[in-house]
Amino acid sequence: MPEISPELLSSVIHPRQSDTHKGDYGRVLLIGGSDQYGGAIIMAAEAAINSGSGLVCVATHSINLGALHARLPEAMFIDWRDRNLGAMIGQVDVIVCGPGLGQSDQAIKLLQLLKVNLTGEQTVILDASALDLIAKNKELMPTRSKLIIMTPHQMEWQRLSQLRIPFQTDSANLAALRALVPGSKGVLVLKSNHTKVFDTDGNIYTNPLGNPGMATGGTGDTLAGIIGGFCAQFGGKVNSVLAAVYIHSWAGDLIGQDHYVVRPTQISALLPRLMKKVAEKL
Ligand SMILES: NC(=O)C1=CN([C@@H]2O[C@H](COP(=O)(O)OP(=O)(O)OC[C@H]3O[C@@H](n4cnc5c(N)ncnc54)[C@H](OP(=O)(O)O)[C@@H]3O)[C@@H](O)[C@H]2O)[C@@H](O)CC1
Ligand SMILES: Nc1ncnc2c1ncn2[C@@H]1O[C@H](COP(=O)(O)OP(=O)(O)O)[C@@H](O)[C@H]1O
Ligand SMILES: [Mg+2]
Repeated sequence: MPEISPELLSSVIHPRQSDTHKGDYGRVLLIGGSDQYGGAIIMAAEAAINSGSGLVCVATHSINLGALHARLPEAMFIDWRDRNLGAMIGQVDVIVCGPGLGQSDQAIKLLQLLKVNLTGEQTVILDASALDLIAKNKELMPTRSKLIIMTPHQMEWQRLSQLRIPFQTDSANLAALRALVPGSKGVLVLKSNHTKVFDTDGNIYTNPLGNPGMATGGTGDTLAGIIGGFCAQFGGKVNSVLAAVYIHSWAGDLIGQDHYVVRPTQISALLPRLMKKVAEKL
């Protein structure tokens, strides 16, 4: 089974051309952040910005507006009850849905809104509460998208796939992934201390990096944001996902060399420098 490699990362991240503007690096909409879990969507948005998305907008509970803009003036905001959200979903390149979304009636409405407004040309990343809601009602799974990426931890995957953690074998995971996204191209990022990535073509990759300092709330939210940023900028494809998984753990390992705990926001802070090193082959 292939390991994700530094060569793969170099094949995805390349130097930026002078004759470009923010529109060339993709628009990401992040949906999540209830009144209880605003930090999750703010961390995901920070990761999307620091991993290079040209434009980032956050659809969240209005209570999170002040914190979002204090932390990330680069991010745009839309109240997740705003009637213009449906139109906005249709206009972006990548949607990250789930970090801190919670499981309220409003969260269910947002998944329904997402499903009906997708164009078929977009990449959708489903994480956390979005996956838990789909586990309870499979009708909420988006069906019109270029690529559907799911990023569960093992318990979220147990709820979604009905595979208990000891029975999450490669073949069972592939079958469950294909069953969840019939007719669509899908990627499963099954997160653990040894994260594996599966795609509906039957490929399986392992992530050789990562450390237990990364076992901090928000590390997965940050990964969802990086996947969003990479898909927006480098294209909605499996290699963009693999590169995001790799750089997230590489950053975590660099921080972990001299920090007992790896804060997710430190991972985000390191990304622009690591991407520069890779792009310039430094
Ligand atoms: N700052 C914020 O706003 C943050 C908000 N967040 C938001 O909180 C919401 C709930 O998400 P969640 O992940 O915290 O809870 P849940 O889905 O119940 O999972 C925990 C259960 O699963 C089990 N478990 C087994 N294997 C596991 C594994 N490999 N990795 C992890 N867990 C594993 C685990 O087992 P135990 O710890 O009991 O041994 C436990 O029983 C969601 O919207 C999320 O985005 C977070 O992002 C954090 C930062
Ligand atoms: N012991 C560990 N070794 C390596 N990576 C870890 C370890 N514990 C957690 N991680 C990584 O941290 C992230 C945790 O994701 P998740 O549970 O969704 O966090 P959260 O929802 O709190 O943001 C995953 O990317 C996982 O691979
Ligand atoms: Mg999570």
